Amino acid sequence: MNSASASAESAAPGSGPVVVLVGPPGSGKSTIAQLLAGKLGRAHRDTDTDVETQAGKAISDIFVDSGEPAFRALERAAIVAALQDDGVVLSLGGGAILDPDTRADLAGHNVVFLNVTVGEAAKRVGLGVARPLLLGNVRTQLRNLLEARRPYYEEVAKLTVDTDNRTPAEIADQILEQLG
Ligand SMILES: Nc1ncnc2c1ncn2[C@@H]1O[C@H](COP(=O)(O)OP(=O)(O)O)[C@@H](O)[C@H]1O
Ligand SMILES: O=C(O)C1=C[C@@H](OP(=O)(O)O)[C@@H](O)[C@H](O)C1
Ligand SMILES: [Mg+2]
Repeated sequence: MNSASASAESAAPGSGPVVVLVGPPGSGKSTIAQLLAGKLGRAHRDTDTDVETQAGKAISDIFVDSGEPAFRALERAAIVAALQDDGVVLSLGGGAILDPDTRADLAGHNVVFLNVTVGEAAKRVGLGVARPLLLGNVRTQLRNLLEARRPYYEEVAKLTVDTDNRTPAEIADQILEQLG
């Protein structure tokens, strides 16, 4: 079985993550990846966490101290490493798909796009500083991000799942059902 036909429940050696979650901030990538990993008895890996570990500081501090390009370079390195980690359930950061090399690397993986409306994502992320790109008017920033990125999420995804008005458990079950 090659990586393109690997199911969410099996992990052939060398096939990388069993599932990769993409989508805008607040779509639930980190939450649902953790839940899916539990259901599948697999490890959860999140590239934002890997970046924070590597840098020794929070993402918001990386943005303030070094700027977005420095964050994107760390993020890209974290993605290259994580895509070689067999059998994990992987959640990416919302902007990961902006990099054309990452989009190319995602080809053949079980990529799921968690879709969310602007209003619902704004409610979920709140007004905290943890997501520096959303500072200011959260709804406007989210609308702009979604408009610019939607084609990329759709390009890399094998499966799109709507998340509004649904619990993380319902979303995880749909992913398992549809990815087999
Ligand atoms: N389906 C859902 N319904 C309601 N709240 C959710 C849902 N999925 C995630 N959340 C909540 O939204 C917030 C953002 O979730 P998170 O997993 O960090 O999203 P992402 O990684 O896509 O930015 C968290 O507080 C989480 O508990
Ligand atoms: O959308 C983005 O560009 C970002 C999303 C964040 O991850 P989440 O999507 O998990 O919030 C994090 O990677 C960083 O703040 C940048
Ligand atoms: Mg996340």
